[in-house]
Amino acid sequence: MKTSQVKALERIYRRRIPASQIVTGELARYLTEISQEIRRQVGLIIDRSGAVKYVIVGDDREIVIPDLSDFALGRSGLRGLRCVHTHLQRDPLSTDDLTDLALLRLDLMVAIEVGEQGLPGEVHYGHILPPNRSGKSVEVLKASSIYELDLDLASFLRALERELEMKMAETVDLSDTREKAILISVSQDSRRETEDSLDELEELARTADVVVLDRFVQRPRRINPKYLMGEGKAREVVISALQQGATLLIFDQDLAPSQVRSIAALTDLKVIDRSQLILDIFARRAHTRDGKVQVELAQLKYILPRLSGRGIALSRLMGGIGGRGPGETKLEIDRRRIRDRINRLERELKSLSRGRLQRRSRRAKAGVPIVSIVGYTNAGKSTLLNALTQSEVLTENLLFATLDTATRRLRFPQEREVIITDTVGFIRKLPPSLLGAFKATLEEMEDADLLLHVVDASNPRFEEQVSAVERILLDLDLDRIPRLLIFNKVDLLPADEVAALCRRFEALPISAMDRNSFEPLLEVLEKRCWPDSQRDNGS
Ligand SMILES: Nc1nc2c(ncn2[C@@H]2O[C@H](COP(=O)(O)OP(=O)(O)OP(=O)(O)O)[C@@H](O)[C@H]2O)c(=O)[nH]1
Ligand SMILES: [Mg+2]
Repeated sequence: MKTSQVKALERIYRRRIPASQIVTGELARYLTEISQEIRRQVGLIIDRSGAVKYVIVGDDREIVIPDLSDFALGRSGLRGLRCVHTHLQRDPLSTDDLTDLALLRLDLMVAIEVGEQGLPGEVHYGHILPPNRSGKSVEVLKASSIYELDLDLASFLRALERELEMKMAETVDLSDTREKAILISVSQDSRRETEDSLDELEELARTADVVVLDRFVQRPRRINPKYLMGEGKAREVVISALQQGATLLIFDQDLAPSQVRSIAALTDLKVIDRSQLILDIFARRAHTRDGKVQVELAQLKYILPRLSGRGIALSRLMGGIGGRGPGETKLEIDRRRIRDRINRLERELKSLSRGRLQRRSRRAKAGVPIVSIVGYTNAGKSTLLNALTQSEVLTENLLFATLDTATRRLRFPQEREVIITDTVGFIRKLPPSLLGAFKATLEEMEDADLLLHVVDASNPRFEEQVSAVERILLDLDLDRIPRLLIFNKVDLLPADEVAALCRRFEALPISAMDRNSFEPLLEVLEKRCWPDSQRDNGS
């Protein structure tokens, strides 16, 4: 381009378009003339006040819109920016134009044809549609020339925003500031497994205080390594998510760092995966110093490999849900500082772990048997500990109510006692980094003389949960410790079913809510802990 042409383009930044017009006839002509001269598309990004934010020069077929994530979406989900650009041929809006419109949530996408002698010709313009039954995301219109374009932009946008907000209000509460998520699963597992896992992801989201708007399942024959799903599908999902007013995409599968980056490049929606969601829940729920250190460590280790170069805004990675990143870490943190912090936390963890070791060895010396309660999250482990030992460990109908080990004494007659510890719940696809991070907490289990594997027998998927727990015990090398299978929540099942289940799995039935159901369990506990002595039935 000649200097004079560059200058001519730069001068456009000084212009201001009246709020009622998409673009003035005069400016349109200015654009088409330059376009004609340089044989390239020219585009403008214009805000609601009529100020020109970007002047973009493309090639003869397309323009590339710069990153607009600094311009936040409004309440209606529009970005408050329109794109007006030239088309050298007599072409309607291209697929890319329409995808940009929908993905970037522009007010309008406008293409002005460069007509004869560089005069403005036909105008094609598209706008976003509210969610509708046809599934269409955009509407495209046309005028024979910019002078024929009879549209008061300000009132058109007001009406469009009103309609978008009204439609959105049917499904989401716009005053609700919680994150709104779309769940996505791309998997080659069976349909049933995929759905089960998504149900659990939905529970996790609920635990993290996230509203779930919708879910997408794709079961491709081949996994696309770049976006996990196919590129077209990825666009489609993002567009629909935006249309529904989502703020967050949660993948049920773990995303490789490069996948997070590719998907995040499509949209400024936050993108997280199952592990990150679990980490986030852990971060909110850890209360002890030990727990906090372990979670922050896991979060930092998760983030580190995802921090390659620029590209993806750190805030979006660190943010987790609702902007709660690990500890004090903020935007300006770089990789080196993260590494330093990891080292510091690891040292702290070691010293915390030494303290634990001392406590443990003291206990071991005292010769008191140790029983650890393990099991899937929400099985009722803490409720059982509380009921057995009359204590008040937090219980909740949420996943991962317990993160920190709680240790209590259970007294038996004849001045005998056992130490019972409650532990963090297990879950399938537990992120390996977390398992590692919780090793310190899980160490407690290594000393156990007996593991009480508590199962929520009322859960339709209890069998899978049992095997998930057993697999994790195996991974932790804890399968050598004797185990007792306890079927909990039997108050929710018919008695004959309970009897049959317990026979089949050689399990003991209890209801942690009902102390009267503990007799058989206590009897077995006593026998296992003191095999040599007779149970004292009196006093
Ligand atoms: N109906 C019924 N509900 C129970 C029983 N035991 C526990 N619950 C409920 O199950 C939910 C989970 O109980 P928790 O004791 O928090 O479960 P947990 O295994 O410690 O869970 P995490 O710490 O999250 O891994 C709570 O809402 C309890 O009230 C039972 O025997 N019967
Ligand atoms: Mg618990």
